[in-house]
Amino acid sequence: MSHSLSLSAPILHPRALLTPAETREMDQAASLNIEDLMVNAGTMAARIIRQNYKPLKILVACGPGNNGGDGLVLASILKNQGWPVSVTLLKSEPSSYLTKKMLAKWDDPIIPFVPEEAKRFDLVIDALFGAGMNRALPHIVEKFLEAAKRRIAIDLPSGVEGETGLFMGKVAPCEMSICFVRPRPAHYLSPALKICGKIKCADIAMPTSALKAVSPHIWHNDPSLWQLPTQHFDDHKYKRGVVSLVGGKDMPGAAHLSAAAARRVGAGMVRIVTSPEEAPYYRIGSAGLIIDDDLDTSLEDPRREVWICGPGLPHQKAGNVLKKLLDKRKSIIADAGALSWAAGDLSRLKGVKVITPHAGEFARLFPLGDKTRLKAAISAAKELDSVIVLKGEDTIIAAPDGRVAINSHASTALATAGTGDVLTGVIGALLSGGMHPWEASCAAVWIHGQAGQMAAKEYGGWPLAEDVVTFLGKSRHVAEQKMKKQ
Ligand SMILES: NC(=O)C1=CN([C@@H]2O[C@H](COP(=O)(O)OP(=O)(O)OC[C@H]3O[C@@H](n4cnc5c(N)ncnc54)[C@H](OP(=O)(O)O)[C@@H]3O)[C@@H](O)[C@H]2O)[C@H](O)CC1
Ligand SMILES: [K+]
Repeated sequence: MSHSLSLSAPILHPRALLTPAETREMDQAASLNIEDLMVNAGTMAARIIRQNYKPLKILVACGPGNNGGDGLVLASILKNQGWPVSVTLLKSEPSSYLTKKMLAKWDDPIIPFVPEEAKRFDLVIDALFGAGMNRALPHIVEKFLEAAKRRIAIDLPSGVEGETGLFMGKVAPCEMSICFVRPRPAHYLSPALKICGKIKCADIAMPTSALKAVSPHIWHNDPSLWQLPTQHFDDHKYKRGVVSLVGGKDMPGAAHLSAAAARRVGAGMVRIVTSPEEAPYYRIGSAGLIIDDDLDTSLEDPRREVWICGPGLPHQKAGNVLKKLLDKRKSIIADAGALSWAAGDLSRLKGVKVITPHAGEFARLFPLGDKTRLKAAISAAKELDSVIVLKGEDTIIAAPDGRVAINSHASTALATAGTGDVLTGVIGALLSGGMHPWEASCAAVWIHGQAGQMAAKEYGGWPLAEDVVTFLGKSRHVAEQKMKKQ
């Protein structure tokens, strides 16, 4: 088992995401350089705007804190370069001393902070609130930003809570969010991910000592987070990994999809266990798939460590199977029927390695209460002591040790029945290849997303779950190429 990422990584991983609290810790550690950092932030934001836009009439809306200071620096730079730039202030007297200092350098008239003014400009830069936003968005800010024709955010669109991606008021969509050092979880979490626009993250020369002061626990899912097993000259089917599934009577398609996915993504052997009555029907499947007709005998084989339990199984049957698998201490991925069986009694899942609920299944297992999806997934992983793959447009992969990856590498084309079974099969294959459950789950979600994108391209945006399966090998290859480039 390999861990390529640890909570105590000595430097900030390129895919780490920083919460507002972690940003504050980092800023405190860099307090001697904070003015330079603000100048760098404003300079980099101005550079990104120049790279992406032709001169246009810009209004920079500055808040009372350092987010506003970044805005004032970028306004001065663009103005010095001949761009038609104006500044408006939410509060005439900023609360941050640095922002006051940057304001003192701005000698053009200040535009009144009213929606009518926002309307007059081609583009409004939202430098109102960033990491320091701590309560609901004032009504006047909502009205002002809503009135703008186009918007760019510095750090985050004002009103977006940086850790959870929730809205603290009516938030207007931006076409770009320019952030510094590392993005925030909110940039990739629903609902914020839909309104952040293009995410541009700038290096602001944060001192190494400050980078070392934070220990992030959230990452943007990407091949730099995990290490896929490579092919070796002495590989054989058992070394590559064996995946076993239990297939039921009414929905054999689900087990077939999981099995096909596990085979296509590289498992050495995949076997579906069913009953003597059903086995003949299952055998009319792919030639390379092995069908067994007795669970108890199959469980005795020590080479069959990884088991998928749930796809296509009614909940009572899934429960009976799960009990046996847990008894034999198998490495289990529980999905679908197995999750329904445990609804209301989480102890039934104790001992599984990975669960893959969608939002509805998750809510039946772990009542959300006032927790956000992110926090709920983190605490669920700790409570169950298993990896939680909370599926959605922003799939969250949480480990019991507190590590979390957020996946945005997916496609709306995956929103069809059967793609969940495909994902479960991919996790099974990677787990059987020797990966750590969290890394296997992160890699599987990414490879599944990549295959979804490739299948969508091939089939005009409307692929079937079966089409996603056919792209899994190529998609794994894309991940391997990306891993090599790191
Ligand atoms: N490391 C980095 O990435 C750097 C980022 N920089 C920029 O700094 C901001 C964070 O600056 P900070 O001053 O901590 O916070 P904000 O500018 O977001 O806002 C704080 C002020 O806003 C008031 N506030 C907060 N919420 C509201 C609200 N809903 N309504 C009204 N006022 C609000 C808050 O007031 P208090 O009453 O709570 O004190 C503050 O006055 C980061 O986002 C980056 O843009 C640095 O420039 C460089 C390093
Ligand atoms: K902002």
